[in-house]
Amino acid sequence: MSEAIIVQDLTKRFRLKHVHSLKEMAARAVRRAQPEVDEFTALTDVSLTVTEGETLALLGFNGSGKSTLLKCISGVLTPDAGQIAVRGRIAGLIEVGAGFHPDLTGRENVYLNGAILGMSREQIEERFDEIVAFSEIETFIDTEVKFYSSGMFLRLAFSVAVHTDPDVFLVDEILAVGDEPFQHKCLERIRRLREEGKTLVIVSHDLNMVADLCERGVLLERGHVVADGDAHAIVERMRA
Ligand SMILES: Nc1ncnc2c1ncn2[C@@H]1O[C@H](COP(=O)(O)OP(=O)(O)OP(=O)(O)O)[C@@H](O)[C@H]1O
Repeated sequence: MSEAIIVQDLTKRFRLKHVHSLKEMAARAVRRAQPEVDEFTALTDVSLTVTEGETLALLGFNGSGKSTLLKCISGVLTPDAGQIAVRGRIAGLIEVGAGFHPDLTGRENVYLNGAILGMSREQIEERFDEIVAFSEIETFIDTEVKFYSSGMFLRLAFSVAVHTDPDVFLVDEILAVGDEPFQHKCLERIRRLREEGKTLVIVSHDLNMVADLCERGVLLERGHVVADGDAHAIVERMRA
């Protein structure tokens, strides 16, 4: 089996700004003080190889760096150090609907988002009905998405992403947002992608769900990989 994702010595830092009152700002200006900016290291020397067809759960408590790692893999964030290589077509449900334009209709956004995710116009046309049917928002497909509920938005975004026929599918906590019937439908779709041999990386706090869905788990603690192995074992460790 060849590698689908290689992450090598990845470090990601964020600049934390500090907001001051007007009085403090004036005093700082008089003192010609430099603006106060702290750096926060969200990921430190993270290395990880995911083989083709593997299902991986990124686990860890709040703020451990899971989403940051997923965003680096998807290319939404640029690392400060280290390397990332991804083989194949990647589809991410990370900042869901980030590629959606609020003033465009659902239909227009399917075309826009499909194109952003690498589909040709013909491919989108061919799959359009299926995308809309999966999302179950047929009645509102010609309504501007700014009038969609958050669940409707999510349904359409998920539907476009899974119909792009990805090789690597990155999912961040999306399943917590939709209603139960839609969650079941998404899980079914994700299981199908797994059976088709796609590579999946999933971030979720639903430990039962990820242990059921993923074979492997990687545990992050304060931006460090502290465990890597069988998903059930990692989940047990988190619960201990
Ligand atoms: N754009 C940003 N600017 C500053 N700090 C950030 C930024 N994005 C993330 N962080 C910080 O990086 C750390 C890791 O965040 P991240 O969202 O990756 O954690 P997570 O493991 O996904 O958490 P959760 O389970 O709460 O979703 C957090 O302390 C967060 O505050």
